[in-house]
Amino acid sequence: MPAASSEAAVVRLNAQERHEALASLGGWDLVANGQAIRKTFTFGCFSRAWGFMSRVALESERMNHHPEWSNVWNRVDILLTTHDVGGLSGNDVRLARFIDRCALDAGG
Ligand SMILES: C[C@H](O)[C@H](O)[C@H]1CNC2=NC(N)=NC(=O)C2=N1
Repeated sequence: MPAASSEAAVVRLNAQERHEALASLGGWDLVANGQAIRKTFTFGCFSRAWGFMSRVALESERMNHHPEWSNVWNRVDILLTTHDVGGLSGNDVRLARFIDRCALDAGG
């Protein structure tokens, strides 16, 4: 009897699911022909931006789902997509929600 996989299959969201996901998130833009979402965060200083990125990085490792991001001083630009399915998945939505909570905590 094969061991039950604890990893739920990652599936690509369809157009309706993408629309509903975007509506449930705040301030994220659908980009790359609907295959990614992106948002820019601005903080009071570099150290707040770095602290935010550290929290997100740890959660990304825990989820095994990683952002494409860049940081310039107090600004962090984040793009989320699921490379394994070539589009958006529930992992992107879950990570976006976590990111928004961290930004709120950090005053971003
Ligand atoms: C091998 C490793 O589990 C996979 O490459 C994971 C890592 N992190 C990931 N991050 C993102 N954004 N998309 C993925 O498909 C993905 N896959």
